[in-house]
Amino acid sequence: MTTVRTSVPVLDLSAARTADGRFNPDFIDALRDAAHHVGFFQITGYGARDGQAAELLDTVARFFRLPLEQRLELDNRNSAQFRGYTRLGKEMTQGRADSREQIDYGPERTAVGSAAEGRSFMKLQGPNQWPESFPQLERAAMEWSDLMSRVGAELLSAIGVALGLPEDYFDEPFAGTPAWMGKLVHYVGGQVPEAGTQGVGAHADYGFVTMLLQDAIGGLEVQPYGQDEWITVEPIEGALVVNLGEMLEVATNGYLMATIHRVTAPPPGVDRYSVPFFWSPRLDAVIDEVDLPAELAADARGVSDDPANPMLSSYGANVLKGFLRAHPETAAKHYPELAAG
Ligand SMILES: O=C(O)CCC(=O)C(=O)O
Ligand SMILES: [Fe+2]
Repeated sequence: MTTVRTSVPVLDLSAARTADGRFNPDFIDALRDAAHHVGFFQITGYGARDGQAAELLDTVARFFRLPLEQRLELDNRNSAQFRGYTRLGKEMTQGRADSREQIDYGPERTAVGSAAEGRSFMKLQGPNQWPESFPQLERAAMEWSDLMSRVGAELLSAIGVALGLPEDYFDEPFAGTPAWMGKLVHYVGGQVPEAGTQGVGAHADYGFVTMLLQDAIGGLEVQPYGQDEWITVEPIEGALVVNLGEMLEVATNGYLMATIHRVTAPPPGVDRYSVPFFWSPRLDAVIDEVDLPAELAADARGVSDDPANPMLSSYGANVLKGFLRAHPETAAKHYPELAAG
């Protein structure tokens, strides 16, 4: 018998370790409960500098008020890495337009010229597109990604311990060139008729751990595994919403699930800003199944077998599959061999 969960737990990351540097068992138990039963939690105490979260959201809002021609200088259709600006209503989820515009960004690296057969995902490595006339955006976003990379690594260490594994168990797939992804997102109400009330459609995230900063508007809802009821993720100023991605579902055979979530668009005339960060391993990482302790393995629920969304243990293949579906125009231009169908 499972109990219906009606709220998303809040954890204080500054209490994750005791004075001797080890993880606090109470924190680990609370984390395991939230991660297994809800797949979502919020964290406070994650080490942001005073005012950092509010400044980032403000900088993002200012960027989206620049004239469209300036935003379009960063058009993601010019990027084989799907980096840069996506116009309002041009991203698709569940085959439907989302009511949002956004910037996608990642680690600043040199593009690989060509990729070996079956490894097209290596082309996701490359440069970002940032507005030269508004340098605050790059500065704030990259400072945020430094912080989020540290928080992501700490959360994944704690998740490892909660699974009965050594603290450094998940380090290897991230070593060298972790392919984290950041987004700067602006939701609008009433401007994308074909989206209806879809801010972003129901989906799971591709990587290991997602950390999301949201403003005070709200609209994010999650559906824990096995329950019909959706839960609202109440905005808490400065807190991060954390959820687990498909790589953890694959690694734990569904003891942890990539929990489904969606955003309802704000009402007409209302803007919502959010900054999701996906802590993700190297593009060439292949995630093996973990040897779970027997009492956890007994509660593993298997990996979702949605034929429309096969979950791949190769991180690069999994994330490329998602980008191709979400950005059909960019896909057709840069990955014509994969985009059909
Ligand atoms: O903006 C949000 O609240 C959630 C965004 C999200 O789920 C995503 O971009 O993957
Ligand atoms: Fe998401």
